[in-house]
Amino acid sequence: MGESIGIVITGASGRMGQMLIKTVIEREGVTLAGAVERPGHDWVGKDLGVLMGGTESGVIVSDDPTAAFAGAGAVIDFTAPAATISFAKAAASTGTAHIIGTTGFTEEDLAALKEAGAGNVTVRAGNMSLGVNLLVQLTKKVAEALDEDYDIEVIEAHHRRKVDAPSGTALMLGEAAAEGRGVALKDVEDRARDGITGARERGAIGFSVIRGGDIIGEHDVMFAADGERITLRHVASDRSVFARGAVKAALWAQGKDAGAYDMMDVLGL
Ligand SMILES: NC(=O)C1=CN([C@@H]2O[C@H](COP(=O)(O)OP(=O)(O)OC[C@H]3O[C@@H](n4cnc5c(N)ncnc54)[C@H](OP(=O)(O)O)[C@@H]3O)[C@@H](O)[C@H]2O)C=CC1
Ligand SMILES: O=C(O)C1=N[C@H](C(=O)O)C[C@H](O)C1
Repeated sequence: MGESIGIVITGASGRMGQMLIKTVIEREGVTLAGAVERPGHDWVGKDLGVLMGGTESGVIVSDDPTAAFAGAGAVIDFTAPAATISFAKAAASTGTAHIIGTTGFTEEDLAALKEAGAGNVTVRAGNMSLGVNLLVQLTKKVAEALDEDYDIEVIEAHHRRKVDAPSGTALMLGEAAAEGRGVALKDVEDRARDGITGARERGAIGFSVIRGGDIIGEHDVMFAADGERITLRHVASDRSVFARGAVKAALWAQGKDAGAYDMMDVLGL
């Protein structure tokens, strides 16, 4: 049997943090090597097993990322942009692969993230599920096949607590549609419509955002023409799909050359 890979989870108390901890504990070939929360957080200094309603696990939640990452094979990070940039620096200093699910980065954040993670193995994706990454490829293919008679609209729905919009997934889908069309998303995106907007611009890629209740994540890409409409859809009904993808990425990252990778690399799509 091969060696088990130690994994550290940041944002351990979060929706994804807790799902990732469960996934790592249940999955063969990986071991929960640590958990991180911010200084002053209620969970710091306590046993993770007890915090999650079980028995003692021996994993104590830390507020020191560098100490927690040292010796681990990977850190899986679904937190917030500023936190992820600082975790990138810590992970690069300990040579721990950094698996990033965080969304909501600005262009400036992405430049800072690249600098912070230089020399390390990083895998970043706005959505780590197999289904969404397939949808991204399908979106690119359909956009390639259709001309601008087909208006492209990306529609996403998430729970009421999500803080960034459009979702990271919606932006991946928009990028794929733009790539299929041979244009840059920033030149054609239409993110907010309100008031007398004027008629839709030919070639625009529109985004619509729904926030409500406990919706885990739903994404549609609509290609709407006169007389017909095609809709590609993904519905996540359980956060475990994201967590399983992240653990797959952590395993894939072991022994890879330093570089910035994404889930297409991991899944071979
Ligand atoms: N790529 C993918 O497949 C997916 C990505 N996501 C993304 O993952 C991120 C987290 O989502 P979710 O779990 O729902 O969010 P939550 O708000 O439930 O969890 C975020 C966690 O990160 C912690 N955190 C935030 N800022 C810091 C900081 N500066 N230092 C240390 N910890 C920090 C929070 O701690 P505190 O409570 O103290 O703020 C919290 O524990 C979002 O960006 C979301 O879009 C979500 C699902 C799938
Ligand atoms: O915040 C979430 O919950 C999710 N965020 C990711 C995104 O922004 O696309 C992925 C998933 O849809 C859930």
